[in-house]
Amino acid sequence: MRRVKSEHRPTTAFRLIVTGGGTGGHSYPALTAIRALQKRLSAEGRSLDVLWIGTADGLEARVAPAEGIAFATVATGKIRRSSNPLKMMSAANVKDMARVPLGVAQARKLVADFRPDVVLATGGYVAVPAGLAARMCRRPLVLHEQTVRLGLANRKLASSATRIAVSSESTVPLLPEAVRGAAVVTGNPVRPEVLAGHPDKAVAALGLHGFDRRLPTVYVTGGAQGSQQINDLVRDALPWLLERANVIHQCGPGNVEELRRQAAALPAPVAGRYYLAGFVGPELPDVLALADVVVSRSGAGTLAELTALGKPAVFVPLASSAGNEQAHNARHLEEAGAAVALLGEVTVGRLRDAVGPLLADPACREAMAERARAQGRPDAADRLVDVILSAASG
Ligand SMILES: CC(=O)N[C@H]1[C@@H](OP(=O)(O)OP(=O)(O)OC[C@H]2O[C@@H](n3ccc(=O)[nH]c3=O)[C@H](O)[C@@H]2O)O[C@H](CO)[C@@H](O)[C@@H]1O
Repeated sequence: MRRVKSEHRPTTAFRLIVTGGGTGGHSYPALTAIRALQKRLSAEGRSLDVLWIGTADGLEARVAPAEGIAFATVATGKIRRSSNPLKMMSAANVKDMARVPLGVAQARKLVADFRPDVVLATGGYVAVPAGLAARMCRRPLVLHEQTVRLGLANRKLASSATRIAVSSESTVPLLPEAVRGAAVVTGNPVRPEVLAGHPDKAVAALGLHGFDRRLPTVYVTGGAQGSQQINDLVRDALPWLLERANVIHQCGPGNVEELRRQAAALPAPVAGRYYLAGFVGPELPDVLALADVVVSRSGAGTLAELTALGKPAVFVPLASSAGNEQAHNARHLEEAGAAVALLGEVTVGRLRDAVGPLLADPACREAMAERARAQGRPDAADRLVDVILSAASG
């Protein structure tokens, strides 16, 4: 994807500002929407001119330039929420709040100069200044919400939005009545390559030659940063797990050294069945293709991917996620028979009880996979493109 320089810009170019990021959950739907919009426009003989407004330290700062997407940063204020008003007024919060007007002024200049047909905001702190700038410059603003309840940024922007694309029908009644008419259910876009992985490629790329392919493979993932809770559970369950399965464990970039030291104590015959990664990059689709069972946090992005693929999953939700959103996501899938949700205190025993039947019985895995697939929305990116184009045409 290339940003066309303004002096050579064809008159038919669609101009999009994307804003959002911080985590994969906000960045990847934005990226997927950009690619799907580009594909749609190109089929109509039009081109796309994109600018992504993000933060310098978010995932988007790597994702956008890697795709050749023009990228700009603005000052953001990360407000640390607390029920204690004194903590809300902490020095860090006060300093960050002071950055918000600066970010809005910077975003306003970017929006005014770029003159987008639409601004698409996918959540995260950075979406607030850019979304407010869209309103000030009277540009159509499309929000995309990945989770059932609106995130903080989208709540701030909802009253300024032309359309609010949501990932689930159950979000609509939760929206403030005044903005409900702007809601459209699209689903949460999944990167197409995630759906096109190949198990043998994972084996070749990661050198999984010690894996026993007669056994099922478990992919453990704690999200981009990894999860201490899941890492501890897996460390304790590992001898049991490796008797029954191969394990790919994505543990977070900061945790690799410690876990590698612990894994050094595994007995030789099973040690080859364990693969540790800080972050799974381009191999992710192939790792997912190889996985027979996934043990994971229940962030909205991961859920969208696992359901689009139809993967049996055991979820260990992040308890402190906004409004207990991850627990809600996991419970919703469990009710559909599409996953197991480990809510409350999770012990190694509970993890084994949840994973054991799936490892022991391929038919049990297949039944859960089928029900998971029924919850997936592989056409979410196309639906979001429809919303963007309709917002642009007024
Ligand atoms: C801690 C936090 O605030 N979490 C929120 C964040 O999730 P967060 O971004 O942490 O997690 P998600 O599950 O939404 O997305 C993670 C994305 O990163 C990818 N990935 C992950 C690990 C890895 O090694 N390689 C890789 O590519 C996953 O495949 C997925 O596409 O945004 C989500 C969507 O708004 C919310 O539902 C989560 O509650």
